[in-house]
Amino acid sequence: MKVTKICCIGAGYVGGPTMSVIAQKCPDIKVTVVDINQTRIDAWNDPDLSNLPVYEPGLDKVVAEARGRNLFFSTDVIKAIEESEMIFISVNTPTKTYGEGKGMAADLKWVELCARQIATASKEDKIVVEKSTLPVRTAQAVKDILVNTGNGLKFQILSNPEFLAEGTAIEDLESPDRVLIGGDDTPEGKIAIQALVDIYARWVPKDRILTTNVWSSELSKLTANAFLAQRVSSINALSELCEVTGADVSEVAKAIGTDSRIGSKFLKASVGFGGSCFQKDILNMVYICRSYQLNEVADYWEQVIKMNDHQKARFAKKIIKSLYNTVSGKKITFLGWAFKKDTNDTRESAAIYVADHLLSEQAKICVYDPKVNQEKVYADLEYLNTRSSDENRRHVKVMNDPYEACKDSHAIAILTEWDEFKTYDWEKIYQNMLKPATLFDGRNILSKEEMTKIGFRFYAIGKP
Ligand SMILES: NC(=O)C1=CN([C@@H]2O[C@H](COP(=O)(O)OP(=O)(O)OC[C@H]3O[C@@H](n4cnc5c(N)ncnc54)[C@H](O)[C@@H]3O)[C@@H](O)[C@H]2O)C=CC1
Ligand SMILES: O=C(O)[C@H]1O[C@H](OP(=O)(O)OP(=O)(O)OC[C@H]2O[C@@H](n3ccc(=O)[nH]c3=O)[C@H](O)[C@@H]2O)[C@H](O)[C@@H](O)[C@@H]1O
Repeated sequence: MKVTKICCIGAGYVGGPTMSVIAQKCPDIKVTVVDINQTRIDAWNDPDLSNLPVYEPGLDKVVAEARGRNLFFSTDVIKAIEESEMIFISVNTPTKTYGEGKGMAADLKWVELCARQIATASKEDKIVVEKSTLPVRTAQAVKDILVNTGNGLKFQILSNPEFLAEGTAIEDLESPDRVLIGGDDTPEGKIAIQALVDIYARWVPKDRILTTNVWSSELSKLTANAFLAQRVSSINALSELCEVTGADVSEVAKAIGTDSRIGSKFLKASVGFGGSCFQKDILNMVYICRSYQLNEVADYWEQVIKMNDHQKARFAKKIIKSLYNTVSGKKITFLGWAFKKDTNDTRESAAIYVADHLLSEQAKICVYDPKVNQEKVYADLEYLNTRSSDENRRHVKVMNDPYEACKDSHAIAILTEWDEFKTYDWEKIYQNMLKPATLFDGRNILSKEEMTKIGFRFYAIGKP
């Protein structure tokens, strides 16, 4: 079966870049990305590519090549479903904030809505592809809705989780370690799997396209994120031990990472992992384990999250302790607000939690991030609901110039590892700060030797 028209519901951090790359690689396939958020769609259609709603290195070039040719962004969900043979669901699946499973389970209301929209709008058989990260066995629910509310049509459900990391999305999509496709082991299921394999095979080597049953595919996505996050929590746990023993966490990471069985990636100690997925997916896995009464398994994975919360709190406490046990009224500058470099995404960023902790101690915070705007910073703090919006706005300032942001501050904290921070004139920054001037490097990107030579009091994660 050759697919010529596909659509994707959800034009976010996954739907946008993923479909842009598919459209770029398959000029003969019409790709329509739809979303209910008009502002987001307008931004995807903005002639000025610096206004795309997602910042990803290289994304502008891909969009420039395919948009208007075979890549379209629209809010007409029904029309896109109607005319496509294959429909990707790439909507948000955040942690539930209400009811049963609050704070743990994935909220599937947007996925369910998609399934209902597909059922209503379809006039022919369709292949439905789960691109969103979903709890294992969600495909069953999607199928149930489609079969029971559809017009007697046949739907094949595939699971095709996305493994891209933000900041490197285009690289990851162009050259993935693997593409995973789960489907039914029936003749119709095999045809659907093959149709999707054929799309990826245009640019991904065949041996990197793995096919499995639907449940293995759904569970592998949660597992991959759990393993990655576990490595970060493991090295962060060791960073605290390094600080009290005189060991250096970067040296330890290198020493263990050169063992090919351990590997060198994802061993960077930090102020804590953030992002929209690690925490949400592990919590979801913990919830699933508990629902099967696998309490020991649930506890084991939950510890990854507890360690991460501890690491963020530990960093905030270190700042307070070093500033003579009080930050009340003191200006502390945050360099970086995004959850990692090369993205404008701030979801679950460690910076939000460190700021919240310091604000509760009456600090004044000044933020500079190359890609995050003022309203996003305020929205992130408001979402926590710790204090009024007015109070957040009074005590937090967001600046567009890093040197201005650092001026007259008692301390600087690096929360994101943006490359530009490494090339700043640190001598100049030091001169304009209150003394003693303290620098808290939450990403281990600066040299202690150089910074202390300038005059800074310097603290890094997991360093003696
Ligand atoms: N952000 C990431 O790096 C990765 C995310 N994922 C998963 O991909 C999924 C999507 O994540 P993001 O793209 O980050 O989320 P996002 O929040 O950036 O985008 C989701 C979009 O779906 C739209 N939407 C929701 N319901 C809709 C409906 N019924 N019809 C039309 N549009 C609708 C929203 O308006 C939003 O723009 C999640 O399940 C996530 O876990 C997977 C791999 C990587
Ligand atoms: O499902 C998802 O959403 C995605 O989640 C992660 O991608 P992402 O969250 O975009 O970014 P990562 O590079 O994994 O970083 C996550 C967090 O861990 C932190 N981290 C990462 C690596 C490390 O060594 N140390 C460390 O503190 C980062 O700074 C960041 O805050 C996974 O890497 C992707 O494979 C997956 O598709």
